[in-house]
Amino acid sequence: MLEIRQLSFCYPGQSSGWTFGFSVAPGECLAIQGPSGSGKSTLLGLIAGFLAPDRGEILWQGQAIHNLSPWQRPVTSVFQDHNLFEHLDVFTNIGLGLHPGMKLNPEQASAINQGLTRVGLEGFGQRRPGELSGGQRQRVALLRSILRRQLVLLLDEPLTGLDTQTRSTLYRMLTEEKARGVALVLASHDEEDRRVLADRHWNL
Ligand SMILES: Nc1ncnc2c1ncn2[C@@H]1O[C@H](COP(=O)(O)OP(=O)(O)OP(=O)(O)O)[C@@H](O)[C@H]1O
Repeated sequence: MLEIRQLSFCYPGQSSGWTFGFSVAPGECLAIQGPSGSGKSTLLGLIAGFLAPDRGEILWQGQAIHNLSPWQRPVTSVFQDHNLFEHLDVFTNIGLGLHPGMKLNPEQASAINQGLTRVGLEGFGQRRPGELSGGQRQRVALLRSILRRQLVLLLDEPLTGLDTQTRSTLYRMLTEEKARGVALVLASHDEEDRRVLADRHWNL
């Protein structure tokens, strides 16, 4: 269970902030709802560890994780900027998510190639992110997060702008992650994303 307990945060210099509190079970998808600017990305940044809370706790299976570095948390995320290394090719961008020294075993290498095929990017492994469209970059970032096989997956507007067929494939892949016991936290303005993926909603 992912538990967010009385988690408070205020950006430096701002007069007001947020206090968040909810839980997400393994295999469940919680959709975070709220208008633009209400703090959805901020909340995901706190869970990922890119922002430090002023107070409160984040627990996974009863263990506090809010004091851990982002890479020590059982969490992976897809943010709107996709966060790809521009100087590295697609295969390496994904591979580094699986092993920081790119020491991939044959199963991992073949999972990357099969994943690329599945999301419609067969043959794109040697391309750099700068040679991809926005939707292709998005698919690389999503695939990297899915293949990391973490226990908590944070998704910030993950499928915005993708075509219907690609969205269906990614809905299937994300549903498989839920079946594997991954806890998903989804911030999306897209009603279809929430209808297909979310089990519960939490309003900001
Ligand atoms: N680094 C920052 N410093 C100060 N204020 C910030 C910073 N980043 C975001 N904010 C402010 O915090 C508020 C919440 O932003 P956030 O990006 O979390 O909202 P959101 O709900 O994800 O919005 P959207 O749906 O448009 O993506 C906004 O008012 C934003 O201007």
